[in-house]
Amino acid sequence: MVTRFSSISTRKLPKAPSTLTSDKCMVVSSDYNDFYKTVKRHIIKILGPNAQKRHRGHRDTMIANIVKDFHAHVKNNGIQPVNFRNVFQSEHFGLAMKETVESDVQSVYVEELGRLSKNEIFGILFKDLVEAALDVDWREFFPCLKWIPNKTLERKIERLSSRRQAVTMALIKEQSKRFTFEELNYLLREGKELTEKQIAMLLWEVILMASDTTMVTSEWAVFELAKNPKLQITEEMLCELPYLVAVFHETLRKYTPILIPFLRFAHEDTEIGGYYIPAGTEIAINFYGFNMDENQWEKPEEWKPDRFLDKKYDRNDMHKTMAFGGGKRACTGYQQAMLIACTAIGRLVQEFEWRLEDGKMSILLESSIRNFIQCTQL
Ligand code: HEM
Repeated sequence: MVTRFSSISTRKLPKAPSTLTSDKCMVVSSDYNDFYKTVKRHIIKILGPNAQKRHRGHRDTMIANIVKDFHAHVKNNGIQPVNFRNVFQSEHFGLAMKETVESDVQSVYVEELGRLSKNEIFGILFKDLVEAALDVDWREFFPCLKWIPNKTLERKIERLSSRRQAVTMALIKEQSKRFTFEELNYLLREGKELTEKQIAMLLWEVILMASDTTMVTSEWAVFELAKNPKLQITEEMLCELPYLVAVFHETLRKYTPILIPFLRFAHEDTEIGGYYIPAGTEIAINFYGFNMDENQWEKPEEWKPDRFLDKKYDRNDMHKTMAFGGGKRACTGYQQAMLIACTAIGRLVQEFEWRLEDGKMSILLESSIRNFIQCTQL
């Protein structure tokens, strides 16, 4: 993924980009040159099917810990609403660390910053950067004024970026001394064509993507299930994997965890959906708009997993949400996200009954959902 912070991007920004929202934008390619092929090969090594097999134990531990925490919550607080994020966040971040630097690191010494706790590492590698990515840069509303510097924002991003780099490098340094970790050693050995900074960026990207997306999806799925108890999966349905998978895809359709539109770059003059796109244009893909479009989906505002089970849809329609992007640069963590979210949702509805607090049936802001989901032990 190319983000504001990505130093591995080779994308050239056009002088005057215009922004277009279209479901057909995927035909305009994202950059996929030799450099990206190399990077993708390494990412697949870290996240692909073989790596997923190796990390099975880590995922099982994570789900077991999450379920244990919910049981403790019910025991100690009865039907008081549960804060999903408190339970999920640290576990997801721990898994991301295990996948990239082998262990759920509790602290690290960084020359520039001193010894940092796990919480501080999380802040620097994830929280601060996500918040900054959502900062509004006024120049984005006036592309023709993009040449005017926005020093405050640029300085902030540079500072966050160098903290991120220092922490990732320190983690690599500390962990590579101690372990014969397959993924990290593989990268240091085989990734000779990459600089140290690029390896750090690659590992950070995995940490960033693994820390939040799947958690947000599971959280929204349980929210919808709590809102519609009739749709809650019963034990008999657990073996009906298609339903669980449909819950996953329907949640992604309605609540994509990726809030920043992805960019594509037109290398040649082209035409998409009746629009002329000159070479050099950068195009933002707005999945949310597409997934809430009545021409694409029947009653798009309704959360209806059944829409993916209906005979009129075929299996591939699930990918119509474009939640994981598409093409050569599509999400490499797709398999992991699906394994974790489906297992977590399955276990959570098998062991608990979920309800929303009385009178709190409609929500607008994501930040409020975790304050009124109640669970009771089955
Ligand atoms: C529900 C969960 C997730 C969603 C919705 C999601 C979505 C996406 C999207 C939309 C992209 C950009 C694709 C494009 O540009 O066409 C992407 C890229 C990526 N994702 Fe995910 N993702 C999820 C989970 C994960 C997880 C758990 C990981 C890692 C463990 C991960 C790792 C990556 C990586 C490394 C890329 C960059 C791929 C590249 O540039 O070639 N993702 N993801």
